[in-house]
Amino acid sequence: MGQCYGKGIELDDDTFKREKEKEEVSSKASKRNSSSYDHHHNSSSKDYYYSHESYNNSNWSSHTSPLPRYASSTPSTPLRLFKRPFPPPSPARHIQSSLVKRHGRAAAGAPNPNQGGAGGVAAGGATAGGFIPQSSSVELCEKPLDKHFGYPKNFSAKYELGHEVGRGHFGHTCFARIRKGDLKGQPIAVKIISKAKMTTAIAIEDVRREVKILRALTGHENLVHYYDACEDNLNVYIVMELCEGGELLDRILSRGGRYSEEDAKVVVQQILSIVSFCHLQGVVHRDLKPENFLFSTKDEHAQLKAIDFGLSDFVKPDERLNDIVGSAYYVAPEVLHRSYSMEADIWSIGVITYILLCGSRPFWARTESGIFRAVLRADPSFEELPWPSVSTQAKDFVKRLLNKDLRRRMTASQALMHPWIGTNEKVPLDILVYRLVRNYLRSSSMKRAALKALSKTLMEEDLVYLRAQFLLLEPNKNGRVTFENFRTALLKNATEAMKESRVFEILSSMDSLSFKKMDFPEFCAAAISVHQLEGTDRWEDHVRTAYAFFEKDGNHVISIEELAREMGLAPSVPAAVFQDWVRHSDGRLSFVGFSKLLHGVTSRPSGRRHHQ
Ligand SMILES: Nc1ncnc2c1ncn2[C@@H]1O[C@H](COP(=O)(O)OP(=O)(O)OP(=O)(O)O)[C@@H](O)[C@H]1O
Ligand SMILES: [Ca+2]
Repeated sequence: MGQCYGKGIELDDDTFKREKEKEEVSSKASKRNSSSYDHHHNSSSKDYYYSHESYNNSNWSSHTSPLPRYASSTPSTPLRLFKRPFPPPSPARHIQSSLVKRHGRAAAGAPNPNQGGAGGVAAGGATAGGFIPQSSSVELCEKPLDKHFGYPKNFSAKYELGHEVGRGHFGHTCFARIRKGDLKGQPIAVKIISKAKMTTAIAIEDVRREVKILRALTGHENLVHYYDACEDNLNVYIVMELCEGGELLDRILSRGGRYSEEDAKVVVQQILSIVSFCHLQGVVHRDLKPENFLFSTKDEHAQLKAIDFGLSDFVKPDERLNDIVGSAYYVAPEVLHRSYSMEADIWSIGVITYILLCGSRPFWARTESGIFRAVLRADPSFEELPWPSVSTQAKDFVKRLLNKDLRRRMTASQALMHPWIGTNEKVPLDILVYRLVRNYLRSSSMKRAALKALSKTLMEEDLVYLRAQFLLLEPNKNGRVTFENFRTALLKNATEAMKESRVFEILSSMDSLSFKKMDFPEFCAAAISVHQLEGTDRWEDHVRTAYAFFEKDGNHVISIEELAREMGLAPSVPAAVFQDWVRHSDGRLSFVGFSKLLHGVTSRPSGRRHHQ
């Protein structure tokens, strides 16, 4: 868990290190000590306890509730200048003692046959006595674990190990040199993960996945370069580029707790660049924090590199993850509600940016449950010093990342185009565009007409992003794109990771585009994000103007059955529900109905990993 100390703190190095170590323990314990048998289908023990604590202590939401129950007034987190160096308590209680506490010794010791498979805790299944960690049966039965990774075993022959350069809870990283070949003598870093600490199947799977993701994504300039993975009886060795410039956290501290806006921009742009790349590949990092970004050299302007993909995962199109992992200060609200995807990383970038700009954490409390409460219902303060002297654009940027509604949050590609960052570099392809275009192609002609009307109201600042995305699809000389353009653009960016995250599946429901061509105005209608637009204060104007366009081109008499279908409601829904949605005078869609049509009336999904 990231501990940042802002301006006003005078901590000697030792105090800082001690506090940081404590936090690392709390964060890591939540990671490889977890004991779920199947990471993808079950909740791990750490996730379970982490979340269980948060809900029980905060006492205002339940596991089964998919949506946050926001308090009527949204209190603001007081700005904290990290004067209090102690970290929140660890989320990782030992599973056995917790089980004993909740279910008695016999229950804790006995494997529960009903807990196996995909239908356990993660299915949102509260048992009468509370939640039983899915993994309990797995950890408690003594099944031998297969700790063979299939990596080469000649680590010592290839590399000469040197001093330690960093330490995490389950591994440490050492300086090393390549012994042979063209690169003989080249300094490298080796992350050494002890097999003794891999006490569960999920812990082993975590390491396997960390290597797989690093290997697949390597090549991006803001990602630590992966070279090799080896193993012996004792350890797994991840061989990678040596980053000599230290952690971003240390640089923040050495600058007195915060960055100037100009310098912060340079850092945030690099973070967004690697994260947008990961997201396009279908990889979610899940542990973005200043400790997990290193500078390649000690130089002031050195490149920033993302490290530590130990909590990362592949996410299939439309899949929601449910395990609660990460670091308390950086965790997104929807993670605490166990239904999240890439947007959770964006929230963490919002927290990092907030810290960079003001030197304080946006969500602060002395206890972990207090932090979670703040994340779920407090609005970060932008009133206290130094915020009054921070530019409006910077504040707008942070607010658009720290939006509690994940659908209103910017994507990494969008954030790179936000005027505060104003990147001149090539904009990355945004997977959100694919999702929205696919949804558009699946929707009814009435919904499409509504989206077309709305897209006519877009302003230049919205169009800049859409134009950039359209250009990435390389339209033909008549300015149109087909299915093939979408496919080729994805292929151009494909890495091995896309196989695992099945990114190409998103194309399968776009095949109606094989027979038609889409011009830029239609692309805008398809790729417009209603929810994001709704998050702006100009939404009312947009929707009113759009309704006027819709009246001219798309409004027609609609039956209740048709309306129910349009809104995705069951035919059994009482007609009274639709009363205001249809204009009594002529049976056409009313303004209210039009807004509902744009917005959709279906609620967000809940519970475990599942498809939307
Ligand atoms: N490529 C590298 N070059 C230099 N130092 C590194 C490198 N990779 C990791 N380190 C150092 O080792 C520390 C631990 O690495 P990493 O975060 O990957 O391990 P971890 O066990 O997963 O840690 P954590 O408990 O923080 O999640 C880093 O914070 C950093 O200081
Ligand atoms: Ca780390």
